[in-house]
Amino acid sequence: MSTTVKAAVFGTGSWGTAFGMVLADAGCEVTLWGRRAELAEAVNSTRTNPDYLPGVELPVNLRATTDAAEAARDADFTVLAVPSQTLRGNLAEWVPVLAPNTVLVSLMKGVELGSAMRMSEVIEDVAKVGQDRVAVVTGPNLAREIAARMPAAAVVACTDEAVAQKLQSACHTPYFRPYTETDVVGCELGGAVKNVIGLAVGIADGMGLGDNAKGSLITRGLAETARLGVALGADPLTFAGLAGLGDLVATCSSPLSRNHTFGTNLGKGMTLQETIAVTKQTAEGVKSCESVLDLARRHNVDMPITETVVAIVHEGKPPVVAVKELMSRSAKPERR
Ligand SMILES: NC(=O)c1ccc[n+]([C@@H]2O[C@H](COP(=O)([O-])OP(=O)(O)OC[C@H]3O[C@@H](n4cnc5c(N)ncnc54)[C@H](O)[C@@H]3O)[C@@H](O)[C@H]2O)c1
Ligand SMILES: O=P(O)(O)OC[C@H](O)CO
Repeated sequence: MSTTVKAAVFGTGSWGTAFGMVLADAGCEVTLWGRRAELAEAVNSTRTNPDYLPGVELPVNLRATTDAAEAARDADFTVLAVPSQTLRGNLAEWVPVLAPNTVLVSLMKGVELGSAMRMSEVIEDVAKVGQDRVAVVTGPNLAREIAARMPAAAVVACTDEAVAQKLQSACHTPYFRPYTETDVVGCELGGAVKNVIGLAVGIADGMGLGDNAKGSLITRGLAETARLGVALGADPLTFAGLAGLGDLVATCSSPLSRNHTFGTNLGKGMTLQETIAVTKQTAEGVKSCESVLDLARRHNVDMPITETVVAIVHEGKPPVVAVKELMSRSAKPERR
């Protein structure tokens, strides 16, 4: 009987492809599902993903298909790597073909608009599975760096630690070091809110506000993330880890981050429409800033930076005015 771990990855964008490569490098047999036949064909014939990771050679034990049933067949892990706002619709189509005991793995860093649900909650809702069948991979993982096999650590989170350990060993390579975690709520919020703070830092960078502003936004951004997390039952220490501080620092300091770049363009004076037009990939914070704020309001949590990002991105507030307002909030102790 074969002991090779099988993984299906739904989504052939930058992170789906790069994480598929990680799984394949760790010894799994990987099938990527993508919507477009020409991209699946290119992956199989050239061993590259020319649209999302040009120049990166993909392992031979990774192949692509447009057939969801073929990708899902016998998969120990079914990895979901589509935009957060399309997950519900996409997964509903895939549920009938999922392998019976497969573990569903979320790579997404977002919160659903309307329901304010985290991605693992959407998965449980749509696939009708328990928490022990849903895992999350998160942390400072810029896809292009991982695809270049540059060293990175990550968190694999599941309420069932044994499941997290199985996934940990399925994706552990010399360049990708996953740690296990059982605080799924904290890990998911860390990933979703860092995109919003990444937008804020990008806006400040675009405006030329300097490194003190950046340090202040990162730290106060983490404080409001932890506040929301605690209100939702997360362990505050999770936000000091890879899923919190680690990812926030990578996102807020890298030109590879789509959220940071999106914010920088806005801060330089581009309009929202101009910024959207030059953004080729998913910048989750643009939509999730609204759902994160919605979640915060449902739990009476104050998130002034998130509120400011929503005002700039969706309500047309000029960044200069927003900065003045943020700086003139009433004085308070740091830890309250
Ligand atoms: N890129 C990264 O560095 C990175 C790292 C960690 C986590 N993430 C998270 O992973 C998730 C996916 O991001 P990505 O970077 O792969 O995005 P991407 O924009 O590179 O790719 C998105 C993929 O989803 C597909 N897609 C888009 N709309 C779809 C729809 N309606 N139905 C089905 N498929 C659709 C696209 O064709 C593409 O294959 C996001 O939540 C992101 O925050 C990304
Ligand atoms: O490019 P971004 O802004 O979506 O960030 C990518 C990853 O989430 C960084 O860990």
